[in-house]
Amino acid sequence: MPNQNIPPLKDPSLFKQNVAYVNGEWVKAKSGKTFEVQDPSTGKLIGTCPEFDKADTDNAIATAAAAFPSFRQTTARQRARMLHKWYQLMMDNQEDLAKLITWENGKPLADAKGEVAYAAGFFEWFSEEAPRADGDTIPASIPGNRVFTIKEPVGVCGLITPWNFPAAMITRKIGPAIAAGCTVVAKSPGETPFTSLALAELADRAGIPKGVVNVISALSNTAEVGEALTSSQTVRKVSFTGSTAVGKLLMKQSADTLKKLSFELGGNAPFIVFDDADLDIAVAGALASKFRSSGQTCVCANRIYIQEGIYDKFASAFAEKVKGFKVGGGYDEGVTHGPLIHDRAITKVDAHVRDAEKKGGKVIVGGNKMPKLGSNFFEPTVITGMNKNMQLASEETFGPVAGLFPFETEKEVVDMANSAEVGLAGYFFSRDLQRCYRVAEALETGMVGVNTGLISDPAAPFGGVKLSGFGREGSKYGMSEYQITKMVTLGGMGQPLQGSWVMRDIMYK
Ligand SMILES: NC(=O)c1ccc[n+]([C@@H]2O[C@H](COP(=O)([O-])OP(=O)(O)OC[C@H]3O[C@@H](n4cnc5c(N)ncnc54)[C@H](O)[C@@H]3O)[C@@H](O)[C@H]2O)c1
Ligand SMILES: O=CCCC(=O)O
Repeated sequence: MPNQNIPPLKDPSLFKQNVAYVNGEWVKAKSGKTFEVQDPSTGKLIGTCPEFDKADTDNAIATAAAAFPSFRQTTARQRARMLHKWYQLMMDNQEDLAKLITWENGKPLADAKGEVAYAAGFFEWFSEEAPRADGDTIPASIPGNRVFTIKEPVGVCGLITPWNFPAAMITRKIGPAIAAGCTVVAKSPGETPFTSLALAELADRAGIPKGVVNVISALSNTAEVGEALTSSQTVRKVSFTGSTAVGKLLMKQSADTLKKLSFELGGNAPFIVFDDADLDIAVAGALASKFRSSGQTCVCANRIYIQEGIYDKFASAFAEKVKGFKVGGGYDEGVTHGPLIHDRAITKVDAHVRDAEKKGGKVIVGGNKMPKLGSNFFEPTVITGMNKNMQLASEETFGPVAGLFPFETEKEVVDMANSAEVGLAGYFFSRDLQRCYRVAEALETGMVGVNTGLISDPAAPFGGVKLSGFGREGSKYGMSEYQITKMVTLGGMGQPLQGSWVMRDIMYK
């Protein structure tokens, strides 16, 4: 069992227990109910959080609605400064925030620090985007008219995020929402609520006005809170990151109020290495893409396709590196990979490995649970001889299992890559420039990494196609998810209209 006593925070007031953040105040659930949060490394209790229900959620929505009219009137420059201050506070408290992430999510402290910088990067990026919310001036087709557009905030937003990036998934939504002038109710993940609460404390210190950012929590009542957010007429936008199954449910629930929606859903990323790839770069890319956060990211390589001419060399170089990983508690020195989030994740990963073995796959590294470390640990695993009948070929594993599928031709591998119902990220490695263009264009995914396994960047548009959802986060596109493009037509600027008022006469004068 790892030694998992959280090193003391420099600023203990960042650890908020049994409270949520509504209207600039720390509040409990009206029912007084709470839920427990456990450290995934040890199973030990971290603390408790309020179990919000529909009434609590409605109250948070009303708070966000009350704050909206004045917040939308702030200037873009004022909002930019608030976001920049929040960014700076995150970086000033990087160490403490990272300790909280490691405690509740399990990822190694160095990775958690990286996540804080990535997460804060969304505030920095959108602080810079806020003042650039330009509209257009459009030449009118109707004589005497002038047409222009203005960007307005969509209104109150409901944000729902998962546990795998306790800081970055929430800042990637709150950043553009605030930049656009929206107010938000963010439902933190039940497994990792404490990082979100620390961010709320920093929002307070950054001077974000009361009611603009509300962070609520629920575990058993998650579906009830989700329904309150999606069915509310007041909430005009819902942004969700999580599984495709829950995304579909939230979309149905949002139908009656016709909300603006963004869905960042599940992935099953193809990772392709062609014979002409640089082997070292491909191996490094596969390690980064497959094993980041112990395989628990939506953009992790899931199906690793290796062309036959390079298969054996790739498999042995890759396996050697994986053998060098050190699994353990996230605070322990030298640990490269932490636990999975819970026992359901372990069960799924184990099932995928056993299924692959049964169908002819050969486990060349790992392959087993690690009960000596704790019930949520699984060995980083490499399997060769994968084929399309195995579960791992069609389901997202969300764990540290790398299955290597052989292939012969470019066409064959592109077809296999595109056979998935989802289309979030795809990766490939090649030194042939024409192939790089061809395959990047052929892959049915929202994002493509060419000769790299790391594509996440606040400056880059993140999002999927097919059952991976729609909408883009980060980048210059991220803010439009929280804006309305309002068109204004100003008439009477030229000669008065002559003749009949029939549309075709007006249009073609
Ligand atoms: N595309 C992305 O950016 C992205 C990022 C991270 C994770 N994911 C996906 O998320 C999945 C893993 O996370 P998970 O298993 O925790 O997903 P999940 O869908 O079960 O949960 C995600 C979040 O939704 C909440 N939730 C669950 N049911 C809900 C409901 N009925 N109403 C409202 N909220 C509800 C959970 O509390 C959690 O906060 C994977 O499929 C992964 O690919 C996608
Ligand atoms: O897990 C999904 C998000 C991963 C990322 O932003 O890199």
